[in-house]
Amino acid sequence: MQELEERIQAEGTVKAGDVLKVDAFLNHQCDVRLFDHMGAAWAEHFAGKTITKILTIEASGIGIACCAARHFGDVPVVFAKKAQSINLDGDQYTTTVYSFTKQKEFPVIVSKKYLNPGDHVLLIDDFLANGKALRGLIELCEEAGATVEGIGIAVEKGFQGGGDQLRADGYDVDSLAIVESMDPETGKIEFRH
Ligand SMILES: O=P(O)(O)OC[C@H]1O[C@H](OP(=O)(O)OP(=O)(O)O)[C@H](O)[C@@H]1O
Ligand SMILES: O=c1[nH]c(=O)c2nc[nH]c2[nH]1
Repeated sequence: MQELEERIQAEGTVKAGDVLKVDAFLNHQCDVRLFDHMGAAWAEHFAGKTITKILTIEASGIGIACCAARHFGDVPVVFAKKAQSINLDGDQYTTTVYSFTKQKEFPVIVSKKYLNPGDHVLLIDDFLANGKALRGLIELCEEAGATVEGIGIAVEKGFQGGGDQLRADGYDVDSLAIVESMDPETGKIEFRH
């Protein structure tokens, strides 16, 4: 998606440790017009599929998933929580995921009320790196007996391999920008096309 690539080139910075910082528009300050355009792009890509629910993971996926839902007939958006809470009751699907930016394991929890065997799920997230977050969400869908229809990602770091492993496993992964390489010394960012 050209608009997203241009924003990454203009406003993104490359940090050591394979970190791309795009918090000016994607995952701290949020550009909702861009999010709306991203939702439209995923709706075009997944047009032939029946989607009954969007599933994401807190925190950064939530805003993007909500904007995307407007392009999928206002389907419900469920976000997996990364901490137990007195606000979480009843039976839950749970697993654990290693967080790339926080560098520790988190529980990943969805109430059984909000993920069902009949659901046809689109997974949405801001970043795809090693694929840990998505593998966790897929596991929750498998536990629930829900069908994963596809995966919509804003920024995939292709060189980390998580996306290609998911594609090899048969998942339809639509990443709107795939970073092929990035250099913290020069700041150069190259995209896969
Ligand atoms: O493919 P992976 O290696 O799993 O990396 C991608 C995940 O990393 C980030 O989550 P993180 O927990 O770092 O932070 P967040 O709270 O900003 O969503 C991002 O939002 C994805 O969920
Ligand atoms: O802001 C972010 N930059 C990244 O490079 C990254 N990788 C996973 N999650 C990420 N979030």
